[in-house]
Amino acid sequence: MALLPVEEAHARLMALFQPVTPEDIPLAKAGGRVLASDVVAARAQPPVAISAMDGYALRGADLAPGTRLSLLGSAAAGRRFEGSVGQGEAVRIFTGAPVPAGADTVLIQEDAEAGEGWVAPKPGHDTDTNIRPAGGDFPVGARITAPRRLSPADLALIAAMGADPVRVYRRPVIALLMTGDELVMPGEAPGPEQVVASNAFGLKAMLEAVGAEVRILPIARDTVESLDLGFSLASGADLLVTIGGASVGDLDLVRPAATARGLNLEFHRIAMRPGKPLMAGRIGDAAFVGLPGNPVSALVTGRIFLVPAIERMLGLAGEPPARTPGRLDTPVGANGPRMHFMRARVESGADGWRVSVFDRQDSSLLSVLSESNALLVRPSGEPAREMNAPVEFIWL
Ligand SMILES: Nc1nc2c(c(=O)[nH]1)N[C@H]1C(S)=C(S)[C@@H](COP(=O)(O)OP(=O)(O)OC[C@H]3O[C@@H](n4cnc5c(N)ncnc54)[C@H](O)[C@@H]3O)O[C@H]1N2
Ligand code: MOO
Repeated sequence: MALLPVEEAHARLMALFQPVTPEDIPLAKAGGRVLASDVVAARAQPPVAISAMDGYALRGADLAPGTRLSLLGSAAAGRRFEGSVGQGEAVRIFTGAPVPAGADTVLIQEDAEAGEGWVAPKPGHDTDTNIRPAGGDFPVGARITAPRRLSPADLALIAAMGADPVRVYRRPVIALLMTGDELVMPGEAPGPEQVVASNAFGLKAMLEAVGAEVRILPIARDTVESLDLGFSLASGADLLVTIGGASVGDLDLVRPAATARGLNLEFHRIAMRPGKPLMAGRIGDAAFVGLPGNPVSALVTGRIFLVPAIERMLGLAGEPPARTPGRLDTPVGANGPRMHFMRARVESGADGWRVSVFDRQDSSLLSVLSESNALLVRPSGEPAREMNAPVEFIWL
């Protein structure tokens, strides 16, 4: 059977996901979360016109050379001057203070000479008004639109709008089920032929970084019964991800075990290297993705498919990872029929990003992946490319 192209697999995978329910959380805990409802400003900022500088509030028309203005009092942030400023009058004012009625200009104090009860402009004073108008940052009713991943600046803006708590998408819950008779957990004493399970730890960090809550389940053994137990431990998760057992060997039992639990399979096996045995579908209320067991295959398919899937559960677009243009620093041979995501190191050069591809691309080599900061994208069937050829890569 022809392998499914990566772009089509992405589109079909995204259709398996929809946004999770929202929840209200304290603003102080909302950094990095995805806003689920628009925030509307209940007040303007600043609420009234305020001074941008320390100096003297007065009428700009009074700033003729040689004038001396009489000082009426002072205004500070949070403590307005109650009177109004008339012709020939001024009020001492500090940054953030409401501008007193009648004044239209703040003369900065570096440009003023002052004595007991008076102030005068120095020659060559600056002519800015130094006043921030009411609503100059945002008016009442200004809107921060959802969905949007909340940056530090967004949080400060929402706080300034007076909104707390905020409505965000809850964290999608992902259950990671590693499978294989050979696996032991890190920290356990492995037998001579056993392998320390690694994949879920990289995936957990990757998926948490984009906003998921990730549970690593106990390792499932290569029997349908053990896998079935693992599947039952995943109940309540929005997405169950298995790792390993996805290929065609006699002990690759993930698909039969998932089928026995009512898997509605969307696809299995895609034109991607690494990652050919990828499968996806739904089991009951949860989405299901079966990743290949080879460590690099699991992490690369996680980056290409699971990160956008989580974004989609968080109400975002879930686009395929962005591709950045660069130039090859190492020639590469012709590509085969599968889209190849080659492990690479990207550095900046005089003419943009330079992409060095690692010699060893076997999908078991975590040591190479750990030295990589990018994946060079090779379309299926692409001919050999020379040094300096324009290419596209994905940041890791
Ligand atoms: N005859 C064929 N054989 C294979 C094909 C094929 O098309 N025809 N595809 C190959 C490709 S491509 C991949 S990728 C692998 C993936 O197979 P599985 O998903 O069934 O993975 P496993 O066989 O369970 O494991 C592969 C490899 O990875 C190690 N592994 C598994 N889980 C973990 C883990 N959690 N942590 C660390 N290492 C893990 C496992 O010990 C194996 O060495 O199939 C090819 N075969
Ligand atoms: O395509 Mo497999 O994912 O090479 O290792």
